[in-house]
Amino acid sequence: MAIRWANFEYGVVDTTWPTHVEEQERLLNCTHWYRLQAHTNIPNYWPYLGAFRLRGRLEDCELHVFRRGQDRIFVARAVSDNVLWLNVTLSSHKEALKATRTFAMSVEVIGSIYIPARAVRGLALSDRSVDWTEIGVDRAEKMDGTGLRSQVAKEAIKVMQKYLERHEQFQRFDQNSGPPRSSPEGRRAAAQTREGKETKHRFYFIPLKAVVNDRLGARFERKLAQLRTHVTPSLVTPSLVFHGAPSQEPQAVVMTGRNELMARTVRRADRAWVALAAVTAARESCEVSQWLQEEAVDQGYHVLCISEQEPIQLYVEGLQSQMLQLQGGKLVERLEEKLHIRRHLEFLEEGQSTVTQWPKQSWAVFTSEGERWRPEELDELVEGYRGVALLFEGGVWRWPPVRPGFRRSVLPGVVLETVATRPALFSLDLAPESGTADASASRLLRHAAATAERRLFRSETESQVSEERTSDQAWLSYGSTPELRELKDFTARVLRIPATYFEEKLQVLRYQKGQYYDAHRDYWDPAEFPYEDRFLHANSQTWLMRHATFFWYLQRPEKGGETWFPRAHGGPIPWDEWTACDSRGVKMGKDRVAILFYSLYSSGDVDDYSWHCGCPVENGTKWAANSWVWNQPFEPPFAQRMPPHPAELGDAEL
Ligand SMILES: O=C(O)CCC(=O)C(=O)O
Ligand SMILES: [Fe+2]
Repeated sequence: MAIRWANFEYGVVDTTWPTHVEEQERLLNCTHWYRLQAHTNIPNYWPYLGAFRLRGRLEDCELHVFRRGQDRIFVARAVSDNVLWLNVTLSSHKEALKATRTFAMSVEVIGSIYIPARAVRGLALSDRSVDWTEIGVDRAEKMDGTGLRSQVAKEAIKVMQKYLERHEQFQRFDQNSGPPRSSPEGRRAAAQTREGKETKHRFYFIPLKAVVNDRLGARFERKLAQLRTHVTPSLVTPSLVFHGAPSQEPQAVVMTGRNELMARTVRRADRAWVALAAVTAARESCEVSQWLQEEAVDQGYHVLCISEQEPIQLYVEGLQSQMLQLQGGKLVERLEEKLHIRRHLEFLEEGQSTVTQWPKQSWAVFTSEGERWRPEELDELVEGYRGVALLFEGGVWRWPPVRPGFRRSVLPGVVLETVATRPALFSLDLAPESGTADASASRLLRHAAATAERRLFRSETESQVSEERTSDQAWLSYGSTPELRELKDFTARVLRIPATYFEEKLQVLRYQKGQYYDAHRDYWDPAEFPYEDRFLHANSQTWLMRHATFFWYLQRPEKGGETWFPRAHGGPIPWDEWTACDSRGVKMGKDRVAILFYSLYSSGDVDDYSWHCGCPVENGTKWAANSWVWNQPFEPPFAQRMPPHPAELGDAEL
């Protein structure tokens, strides 16, 4: 959907509600009369601008801004058929988003961005080298409509480049004076500063996607990519924001849509600053299809669509057929009620009727970009989010397998391809044409094999040499070399699980002719090991288990040595045929450099379909390595137990 920027004027008339009755009536009788109400009772307000596209036509209504007490009510006239500029002065980002939502009930907001205008002004004032008024209105007016758009574009690009080059400066500025502490951003920023972590910016700017020529286009693509590493990527869309100029009027405003570039004139600058935002065609609703499951192959996995159209949609178990609308009340409570999220996992002891119960860490919601939200933060964060979110009852990210053959690009040049949905089994595809991912993976893997070779010893299972597993192995601490650190970081990024969840060592395996590893699972089945301590995290006192295995093939043998998943696609356990490596299920390790499979479902329960075996090597030597990832971090912050349910509290008191 391309946005049409029609001619428009921009301006905010800072007036009061008209006193003439006729005037009021005229406004109220406008065929489309939209109202945005915002509260600005926090003195340290945080001004935002928003851009909206309207669904209907706004006719005959003037642009008005008026005030009543502490509230500011904005009535805006569409400046074209379908574009409306709205200048909103609000107390916080959250307020701005809330207001947008209210507004969105009557108009279709196809995208909006919020620029902390105070920061923009600060930048402009503190950074003289950026000439904010580089494009003067005279030139712009002359150029506009006279076929000289590319000239304007070039000018705009110059300004943008300078602006983006000073992105770092912008960040520093933001960190010093940042959002008000009273705002969610402010609190978060303050907390992060306390932890000594980099501030994550919730606001963002969108660089010009140059369309003048390919060279400049590519340059802006790079800037865009850079920008995405600084802010939550979903917030950056390849459109444009521009152009701010303090206390200068009139000014030129240059905008691009996806493939067009235009110059416009701003007639009246608002107050001391102006920052304008352009919107691109935005998602009209969520793109859920790549997150849904075709069959109920996972447990404790749910998909949320948070869109402008209330209410939030919940796809229970990630199934299209189980879509519910969440209406009213606190989202946390609505989710817990609809999903009956368990606070314990239960297992039957082998050969007994005794059930063991394990307290579970809290569930969590993740944005489709992998940002983790705890239930306590949910209601607040949802306000500022549009798009798909995933709820994992076990509190850890798990790539939904969708269907066999499904390919998902998880990092540039890195694709996870679904091999089976039961168990969730993927192969890693590094695009050779991307060069870097492929080359660096081979370099890292060669390093791992060479380092391991000097430290090999006979593999053990449960700390004992056994005939179940006849390979040699070495444990390599990820911290011991830069390459291993890099390998761990890469794996963490692919899995979207923090590096603190990784077993601290990489296990490198060498299988020579005849060596194998019987079919097994990478988790410890509580039914087999019914002693408690090892399944409880020492700090969080909740269920601790291996969550995923990322298995690297460092060197393939000439024959044999595949990894066999006998139960893939739902088959039975191959009792007493632990190394059969026959046509049941699937065999991996023949081509790709790595595989990923999950030992736990999204609920935290163990997945008994994840049985696998290192097939006997028939010829040559096989080198491989396990990156094991747990369901909880080994370093703080540790996972949390959910706040007790009122019913549980009741029981405890009895
Ligand atoms: O060698 C293989 O292919 C599988 C090894 C394995 O499953 C393990 O080390 O846990
Ligand atoms: Fe294994």
